[in-house]
Amino acid sequence: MSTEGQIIKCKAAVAWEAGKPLSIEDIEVLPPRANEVRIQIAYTGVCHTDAYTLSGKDPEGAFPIILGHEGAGIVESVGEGVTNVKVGDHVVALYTPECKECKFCKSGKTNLCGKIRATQGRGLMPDGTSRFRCKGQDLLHFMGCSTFSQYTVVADISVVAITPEAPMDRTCLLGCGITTGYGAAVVTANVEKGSSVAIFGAGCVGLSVIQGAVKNGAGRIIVVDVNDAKEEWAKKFGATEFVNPTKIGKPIQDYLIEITDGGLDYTFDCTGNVGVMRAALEACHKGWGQSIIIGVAAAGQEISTRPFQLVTGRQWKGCAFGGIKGRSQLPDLVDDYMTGKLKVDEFITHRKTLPEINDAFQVMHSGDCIRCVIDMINL
Ligand SMILES: NC(=O)C1=CN([C@@H]2O[C@H](COP(=O)(O)OP(=O)(O)OC[C@H]3O[C@@H](n4cnc5c(N)ncnc54)[C@H](OP(=O)(O)O)[C@@H]3O)[C@@H](O)[C@H]2O)C=CC1
Ligand SMILES: N[C@@H](CCC(=O)N[C@@H](CSC=O)C(=O)NCC(=O)O)C(=O)O
Ligand SMILES: [Zn+2]
Ligand SMILES: [Zn+2]
Repeated sequence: MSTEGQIIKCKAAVAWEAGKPLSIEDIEVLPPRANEVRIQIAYTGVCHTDAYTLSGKDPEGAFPIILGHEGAGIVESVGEGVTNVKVGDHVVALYTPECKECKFCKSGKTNLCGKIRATQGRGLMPDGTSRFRCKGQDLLHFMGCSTFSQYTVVADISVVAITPEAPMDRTCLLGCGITTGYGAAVVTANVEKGSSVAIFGAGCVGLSVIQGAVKNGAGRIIVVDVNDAKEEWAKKFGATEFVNPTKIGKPIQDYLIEITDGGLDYTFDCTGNVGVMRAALEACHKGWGQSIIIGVAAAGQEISTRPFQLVTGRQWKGCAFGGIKGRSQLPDLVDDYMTGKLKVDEFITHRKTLPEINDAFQVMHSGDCIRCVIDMINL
């Protein structure tokens, strides 16, 4: 029986306030309005950015909210004017939308899209309202996705259809972590063949940077992580060297400059630690080294270095979603996964069901979790 046009009652993990566990609630999901899409979420990953916002450290974090932004599912219904997806399509939600008509989308210089960023940042749909209700109150949306609900509503520019052949319990991870790291190496830095790369932090994002660096033919790929257990992970993805910065007896940037005859061509911060960001910039080669910030730092944190570092030719950059344009480029990444050119399965270390979602947040901090995938349908 079709649920089109009706309010759907389903389960969702609700964050009622910062720093508290998520609560599994019965919620109501309103039908999609014009240029909106309602999706039955099948699987979602849990990203460190979900934990960051839940912790209360996100300046844009507001509550109560339905978190989650790494999800795949099936289109249940569409609002008036939606042409890019249809009922039954298998889709991935996009926290970086792509309208293809704003000045950002048309610039050819960025994957950021300006069309709905203001309302998205306030946890609302583009018309300034919410599609979620629970216990008589509205719940906020998160990053334009809210994938910790069995049903969600997103803007049509925040969703992309992918091949139905692809398993959604894997492709959900292309909604954030894997695409972010891979894109940072392949699109944002566009690492050149033979170049030297250092990656700080070997979680899902850092391992994905390795994967992008390998794809582009980098020479040395040095991974820096405080957790020795990450050496095996880094090597499995193609790192050529591993360094634990707590075991070298000197600042990591000095060590890296020594072992690379003056510094790296490219460095990537995948930790969100502003001290690490500084080290990553200062580990770059004079004259041309580029450092790409991917990690998300807490409210109030600032980066610093001697301006001389930039005067002498190092460049500090950053990217969201790796610089990847979701609607234009994500289907190709899914195809690369399907043809064995992009690793995805290898990132999944844990699986949980929606009622177990707080355990997923626990394991994420355990040091042995790369990604935990949540089954949103089979409870
Ligand atoms: N810009 C964007 O679009 C996106 C940004 N992010 C952000 O990227 C960051 C990484 O995400 P993710 O890979 O999931 O995170 P993880 O926590 O899985 O990975 C981070 C790794 O860095 C290690 N680490 C911590 N401190 C240091 C240090 N001082 N030096 C070297 N390594 C260190 C951690 O070790 P240990 O295990 O011991 O903690 C861990 O292995 C997060 O800040 C996340 O919010 C994520 C997705 C998209
Ligand atoms: N809301 C935070 C910033 C959080 C942030 O940087 N988010 C990234 C994606 S992280 C994904 O896991 C992002 O897309 N940034 C670009 C954007 O437009 O939000 C804050 O206010 O500091
Ligand atoms: Zn994320
Ligand atoms: Zn746009």
